[in-house]
Amino acid sequence: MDIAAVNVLSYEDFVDVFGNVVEKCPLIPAAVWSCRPFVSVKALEAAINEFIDALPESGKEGILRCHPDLAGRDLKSGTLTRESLEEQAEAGMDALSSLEAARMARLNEEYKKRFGFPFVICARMNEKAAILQQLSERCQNERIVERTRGIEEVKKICRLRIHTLLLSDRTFKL
Ligand SMILES: NC(=O)N[C@H]1NC(=O)NC1=O
Repeated sequence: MDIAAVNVLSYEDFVDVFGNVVEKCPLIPAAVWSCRPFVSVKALEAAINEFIDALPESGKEGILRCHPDLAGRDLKSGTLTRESLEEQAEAGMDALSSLEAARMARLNEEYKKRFGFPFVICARMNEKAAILQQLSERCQNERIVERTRGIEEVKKICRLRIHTLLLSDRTFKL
């Protein structure tokens, strides 16, 4: 699917296709649909990023809170979204040793306790060891630094999801 095809989607189809480019936040593509026509895929990404940037800090934290923990409860219970499952598997989050899993769980809890939102990182751009290291380091940051950093990661995840969708067969069926 190219940008010309994206531009002619009804809002129902647009939300159907792009509804989870920001994890569990279909409101974002639903809002951004009204910015059509997009001159390019980059322009679609920019519209999403601008919408996110315009949110109050509570809204940005809300976006972070819609993200499942890495190697967390949803992975164990099989309730991750398709996108998140693929990303977590790609980073090896479904194949942690018991030691790594215990460390990840402890650090995830420490992070959430300190900031009130979960640790978010673009799993497809990081390997297991880098994720654990960043989680440990980022626990030491100030809250405002982490809110900004988490949102930067959300935008990276979003960009990769859009690119995956536009290359996949799924979107051709519409
Ligand atoms: N917590 C967190 O970073 N979650 C995610 N990261 C990612 O790439 N996919 C996710 O679901």
